[in-house]
Amino acid sequence: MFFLVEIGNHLRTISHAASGYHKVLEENRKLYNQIQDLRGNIRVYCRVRPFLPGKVSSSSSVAGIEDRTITLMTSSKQGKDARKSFTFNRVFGPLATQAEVFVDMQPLVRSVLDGYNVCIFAYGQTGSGKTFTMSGPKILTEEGLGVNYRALNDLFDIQAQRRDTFCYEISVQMMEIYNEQVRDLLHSGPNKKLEIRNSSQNGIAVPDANRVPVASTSDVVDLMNLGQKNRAVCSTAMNDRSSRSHSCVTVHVQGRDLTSGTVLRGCMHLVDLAGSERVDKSEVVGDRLKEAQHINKSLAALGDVIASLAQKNAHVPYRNSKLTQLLQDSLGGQAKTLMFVHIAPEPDAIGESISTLKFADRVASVELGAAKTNKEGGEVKELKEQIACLKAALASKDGENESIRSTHSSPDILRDIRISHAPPASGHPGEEAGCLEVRSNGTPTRQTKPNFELSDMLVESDPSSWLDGCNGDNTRLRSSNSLPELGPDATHDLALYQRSSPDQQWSRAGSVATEDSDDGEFETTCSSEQDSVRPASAPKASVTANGGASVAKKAQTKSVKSTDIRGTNPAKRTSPLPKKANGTAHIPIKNGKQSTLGGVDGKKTPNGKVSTKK
Ligand SMILES: Nc1ncnc2c1ncn2[C@@H]1O[C@H](COP(=O)(O)OP(=O)(O)OP(=O)(O)O)[C@@H](O)[C@H]1O
Repeated sequence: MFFLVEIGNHLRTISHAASGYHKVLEENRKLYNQIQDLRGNIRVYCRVRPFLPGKVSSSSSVAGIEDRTITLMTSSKQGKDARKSFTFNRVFGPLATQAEVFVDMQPLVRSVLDGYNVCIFAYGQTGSGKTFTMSGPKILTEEGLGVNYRALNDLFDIQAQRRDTFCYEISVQMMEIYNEQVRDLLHSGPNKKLEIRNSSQNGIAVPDANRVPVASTSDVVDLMNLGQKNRAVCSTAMNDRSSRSHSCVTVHVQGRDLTSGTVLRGCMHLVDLAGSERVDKSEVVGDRLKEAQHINKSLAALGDVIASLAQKNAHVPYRNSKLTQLLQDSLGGQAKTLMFVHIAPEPDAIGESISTLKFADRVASVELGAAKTNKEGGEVKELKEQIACLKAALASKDGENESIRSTHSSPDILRDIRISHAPPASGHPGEEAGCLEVRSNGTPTRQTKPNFELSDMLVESDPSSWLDGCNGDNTRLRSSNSLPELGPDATHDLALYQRSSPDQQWSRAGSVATEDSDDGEFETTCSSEQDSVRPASAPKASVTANGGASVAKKAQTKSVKSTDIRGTNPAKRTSPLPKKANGTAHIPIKNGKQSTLGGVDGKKTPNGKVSTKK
């Protein structure tokens, strides 16, 4: 009896020590992650897939997994050389559940609500479990839900918890890069080729991809289903549901602090990369071979970018592939970035697994610098909105006057208002709007001072209009709106415009970015997030050689034309999703052309593999 009590006490002590040990491990990992965050390292998580049903083998290439270390075993080598260990932020074994995997990255995901840009990307050879981690298994169950669903659900939960202090708007884009072309996965009807643009406000973005407001889990499930349906997938010898493209779910979050008015803008890329593969092993030919070559080439470009960043090179070759262009902000910017590397346990995958882990090791050494929030004080946000609205209205007015001038010869009735970006003489916020240059009788006279004070106009602004849109009303992304017509008294009309509905605050006028250009403030400030609804026909703002923004001739757009900017054509705005009772989850659809495929020669992949044309 005494003996049993002794054993019982002993076991209790051991279990206590074990739980203490796990606590210490947990603490250590948290501290390690904090240090990494401070240094801005890309976090690297590793996940080992279990053997597939029916293919269970007695030997695995994975010899051991500890909290942060994975050891691979090469059966063809002997002794010390046979074992290779790699250490990352976290290593998940084959038994790790989707929930366990997500919990670890939850704080990172949540930081998007605090205005950080976040990027999570899944990397690994084909069939190693990338899509499983990001989306889930083919037949989805609640336990099987991948990072994409869990991340969005988590954001909704926090959104609800913070309802009294923050007003959030969450919207989603889904794209894929297939054969070096960016395609919208949330389209209905023919797909079109999209451009990756660089805007000073949104960073790297694909403004023409449909952007759908989401408010609930069911919205997300509907969207993901649509996206998955549209994704390029095929069966290869290595995976019966192999992704032939890189897919990217981009979550845009905008939050307004209801007390201070501060606006936070975060963006999260959830990227499921196409699998790196040896073309001989995957037995692909024809179009499939071409796809594999594109995949390998873009992964090689990713490897080159990582190598440049790791070596802190002055030039980083982001432009070598669409993938690296899309991820530019996350890899080289101020984002929080996490790479999920996937390992297949089959002994014949050891070569790819070692290359994958070596690549991951290099990624882990990249220091991006501490992430920064995209925060805008309430006043700054309002001023920016006012400035952009004024510019838009002036552009519209300018267009009207141009047409009047062309039909009337009397100089007395001409009053041409132009915007110029003279450097501000003082820190007065009104000067941020640029000086107003008034030309009477067609003679240009430059004014060094604005001819009306911005603060006068701000009086008319109605901040509640922004909040209106936060009360669960996501209609502005889908409803059709036009800028008000400007009457003879432009100032009066501007005031009216400022008091207009929230929908109008989302409208965007007088701007179109040229490809690869930095959109600058002029393009992005009038409304919060209108890029997604801007058609190519929107009027252009050009920046003059001296840095002053002038309204290009093409922008002789009457305010009526601004309606186009919102895409009023009902055919272009049909929602592929069933209309919800609460009015959420509608897609402003735009039609486009079917993208075409193009071939390129193979290239070395980051795994060191070479794809060649057969
Ligand atoms: N952790 C896991 N637990 C159970 N099954 C898994 C796990 N990871 C992957 N699988 C299964 O392995 C198979 C291949 O996974 P998946 O399609 O996610 O690979 P992939 O890396 O995305 O491949 P590809 O690059 O070809 O698209 C699928 O049947 C998937 O359900």
